[in-house]
Amino acid sequence: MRKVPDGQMMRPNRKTNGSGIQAPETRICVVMVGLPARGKSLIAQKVVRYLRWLSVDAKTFNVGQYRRTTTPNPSAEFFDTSNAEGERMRKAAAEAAVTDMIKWFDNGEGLVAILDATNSTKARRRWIQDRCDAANVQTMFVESKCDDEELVMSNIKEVKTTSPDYLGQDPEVAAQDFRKRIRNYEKVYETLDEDEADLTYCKLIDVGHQVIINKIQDYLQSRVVYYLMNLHIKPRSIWLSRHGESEYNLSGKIGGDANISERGQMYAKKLPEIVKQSAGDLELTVWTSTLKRTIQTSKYLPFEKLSWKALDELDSGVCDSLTYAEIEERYPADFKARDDDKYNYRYLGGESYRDVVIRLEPIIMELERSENILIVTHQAVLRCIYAYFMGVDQAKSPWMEVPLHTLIKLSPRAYGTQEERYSAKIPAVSTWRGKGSKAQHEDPGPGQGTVDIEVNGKPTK
Ligand SMILES: O=P(O)(O)OC[C@H]1O[C@@](CO)(OP(=O)(O)O)[C@@H](O)[C@@H]1O
Repeated sequence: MRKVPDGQMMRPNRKTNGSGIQAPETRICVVMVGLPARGKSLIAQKVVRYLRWLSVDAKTFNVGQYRRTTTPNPSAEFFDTSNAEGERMRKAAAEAAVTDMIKWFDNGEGLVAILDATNSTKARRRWIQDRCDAANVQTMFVESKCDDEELVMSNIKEVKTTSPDYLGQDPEVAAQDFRKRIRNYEKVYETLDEDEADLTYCKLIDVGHQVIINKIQDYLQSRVVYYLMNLHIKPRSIWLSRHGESEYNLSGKIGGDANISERGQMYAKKLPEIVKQSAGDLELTVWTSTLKRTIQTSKYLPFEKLSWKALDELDSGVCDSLTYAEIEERYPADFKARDDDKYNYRYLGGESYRDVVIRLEPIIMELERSENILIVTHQAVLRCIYAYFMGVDQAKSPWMEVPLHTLIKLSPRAYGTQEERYSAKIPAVSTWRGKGSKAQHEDPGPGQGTVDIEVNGKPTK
């Protein structure tokens, strides 16, 4: 512990290599395996987002992107293994991706790389394994094997409309070509099996149904496997709301366990109607914190409710129940330290945003496994959950504005998450405080009484 001028203690910043969940020298290449349209890119993207959220530097190397630099719009024939030129170009793309990935590791830029490609033959996997062994990088193969016709079809639909390979093409022609491409891969596809028993792998069958694991070696690998085991990639949404305005929010005090204000009550009463507007007749489950303001806010929702300690607001320790102005006056060095590095700053006797992320990890796992969840929680906790889904980086997430009396609907898709915001138009103080300022709230005045809806930041009316 280091003494600072006003006698306050600085809590050590745990800004080590990541969240401290892995020895820094471990480098892992997660090698995706599987036919096209099996959700590999979605899985790769989710693993990267999850690891970054836990402060493990991770990056995807997509072989398709390397291939596109020489062959931007190939036809299905390009992927026929009897096409020597196609084979040569595809191997060159894989070579370029692996070379860049090893450079990335050697420059100390990260711990986990995801090699996103079909890697559908044993020969190709052996070649990757040898390259990684030589560079002192561990490999973990992750196969998505999926014969669920419906899931494959919805992936084909997604790919033909979003893949740069089919940019500007007639969607039907694109879908036909893509199916042909899949058939070409099927001719040579070899699933991971006993012949490769020396490899570390995790085989996901019909994502979420069956998982086969082999030779998982260390903590970080088992974390990734645990995450993969909880994934399902069916389309669904998650709803998030802060509690209604509290008595503490009104007086500018942080923390505590205050009741909601009169306007907070109005929001609680209106919430069922807004949820209905957004979720229709879906039967939701409501998760709250253990604090009164979230429980009171969810009171009128006609659904099952669960209170989680892990959803309680960031613990502000000795600053609990003070206003930002009082904190600045009593603990000026701490006030400044928090502004300088809000993500890592830990309140004396309390928590940092980094601490909150760690305690939220089981919530994220449970969220990945579940469907139709509405979470009613607090400003800091909501920022952390939002950052996980939207991939917001740590310098920005603690400063995000999350208004009171607003329902947020997040719908994860293959390439990014769609966001809808429903503003209840019930006035509330703003609890957002900008860097360097001690003022917290201003009253935005009376609302219009109707619900305003925004999709991905744009008003719908
Ligand atoms: O990290 P900052 O921006 O201070 O935001 C967290 C603060 O938000 C508050 C409101 O100011 O949360 P809450 O939503 O529970 O009312 C405080 O209790 C909490 O300390």
